[in-house]
Amino acid sequence: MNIKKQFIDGAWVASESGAVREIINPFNQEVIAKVAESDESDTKAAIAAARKAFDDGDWASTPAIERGGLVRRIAELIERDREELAELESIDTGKTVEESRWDMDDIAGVFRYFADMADKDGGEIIESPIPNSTSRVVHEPVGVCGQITPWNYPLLQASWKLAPALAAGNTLVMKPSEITPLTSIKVFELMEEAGVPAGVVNLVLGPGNSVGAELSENNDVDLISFTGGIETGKRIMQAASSNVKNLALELGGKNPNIVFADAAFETAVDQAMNAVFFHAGQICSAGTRLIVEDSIHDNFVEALVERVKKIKLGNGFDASTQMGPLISEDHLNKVIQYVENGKKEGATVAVGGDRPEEPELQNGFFYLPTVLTDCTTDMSVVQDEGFGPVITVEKFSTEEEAVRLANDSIYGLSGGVFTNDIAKAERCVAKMRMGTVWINDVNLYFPQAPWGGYKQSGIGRELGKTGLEEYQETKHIFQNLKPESVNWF
Ligand SMILES: NC(=O)c1ccc[n+]([C@@H]2O[C@H](COP(=O)([O-])OP(=O)(O)OC[C@H]3O[C@@H](n4cnc5c(N)ncnc54)[C@H](O)[C@@H]3O)[C@@H](O)[C@H]2O)c1
Ligand SMILES: C[N+](C)(C)CC=O
Repeated sequence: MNIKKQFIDGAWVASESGAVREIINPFNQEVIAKVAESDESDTKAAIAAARKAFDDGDWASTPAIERGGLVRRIAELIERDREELAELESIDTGKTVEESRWDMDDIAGVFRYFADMADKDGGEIIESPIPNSTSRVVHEPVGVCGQITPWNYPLLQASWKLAPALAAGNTLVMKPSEITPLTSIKVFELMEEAGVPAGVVNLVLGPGNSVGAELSENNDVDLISFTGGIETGKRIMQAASSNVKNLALELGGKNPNIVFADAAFETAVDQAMNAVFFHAGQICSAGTRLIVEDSIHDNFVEALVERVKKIKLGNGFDASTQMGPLISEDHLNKVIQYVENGKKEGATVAVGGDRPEEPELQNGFFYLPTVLTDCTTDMSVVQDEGFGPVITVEKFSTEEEAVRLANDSIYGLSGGVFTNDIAKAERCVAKMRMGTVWINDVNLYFPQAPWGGYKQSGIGRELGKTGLEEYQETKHIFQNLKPESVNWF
């Protein structure tokens, strides 16, 4: 098996230590790849390459239309290799290939969106209050960007960082999750093929506590953009204070989904499932907190449980599979413990709550799709991000109570409201403290709309025009058109 390498200063290189990591298929625990394991010294080399490319290279001053053209070329190459990328993502994460194909289409769309945006910003003229002067604002690249991504949507989360950083003229060092690096490696091959200049994009492959920590602390990095868990986000925020880096954090969520009695019943049941069970619930915006009006609660739970029982678990490469495994044994154990805690606190397992019994699933990190009822806001299963295929169900009796429950969280990433009363939906949305709220839908995101969290779900917004602005500094340029001495001193 070839060992996949890091990409530093335009070359594929082994790690300085020679260390190698095995990458595991979560469906059957087979070794699917071996990759170089970077450490701090590799990371420093990658940062130095990005620094040199930014300070001494031409990338930042390349006309924006050319940078956009190159980002568009990357989109075309992703579209060309869509199937290979989708299969790599599925074998690495366990998600169904069909889900990975959607991801690849989204990802190409993200590169196209930022390619189109690259040359649309001509700055801004300010009406100067000073006579005989001009005042204008221009946007410039931030500099060297450190980018750290999680394992659940490896290439999608990478694309939200790579495309705007390049379009805005930055150089970068990316560190994907050490357990799911395969599609990131492939996309760096595509960026090389597209002709991105040496040193502009660099890839290091290794664990968070060495490689990620170096990226977050190193004083030659100007911006750190992180997607991952809240505790890691806090550590990165502290490390980034070393040189007051620009900081973008996309953290976790514990996302409420309010269902009113007047909602379209079957649609709301169907969407409650879509909210959670894609990628076995390993989605930051999964609607894992169902909040149902008490008059329909029992019927709703009954209908939900009947459908959840039918979800087909299996290999993401089988067309009949609806839900794959969790990412790792470690994560499976966390989900098991999370449900056990809920049971101890008084939650009732309406369906699931265990590992599946089928012999063909025993080598994978599978957990049954699970519905927990009799839940209340004070329970850890309602407050903590379980990041598994588990829905908790709470009841409410008034609109005010529904919103109060939904907001009772340290998180504020996303939420949903199901009702046929649009005025009621809008009243709820206005009070829900979340970065994205869906009315009669779940889990939708697209390149044109900003994405990010209120409260402890993060800082900043990816995607949309804010996604580009995160990678830009703002400069005010004032010009005196009639310079003359002031003679104050
Ligand atoms: N808000 C969003 O858009 C979004 C999207 C996807 C995932 N997430 C969140 O990501 C989490 C799941 O991903 P995960 O388990 O990979 O998260 P994680 O925080 O464990 O790891 C994320 C990345 O951070 C690195 N890392 C770990 N310790 C580090 C350190 N001390 N310094 C620097 N980097 C370090 C990891 O190696 C990995 O690359 C969930 O909480 C999920 O909600 C959020
Ligand atoms: C942001 N999203 C929904 C694509 C992935 C979250 O884990």
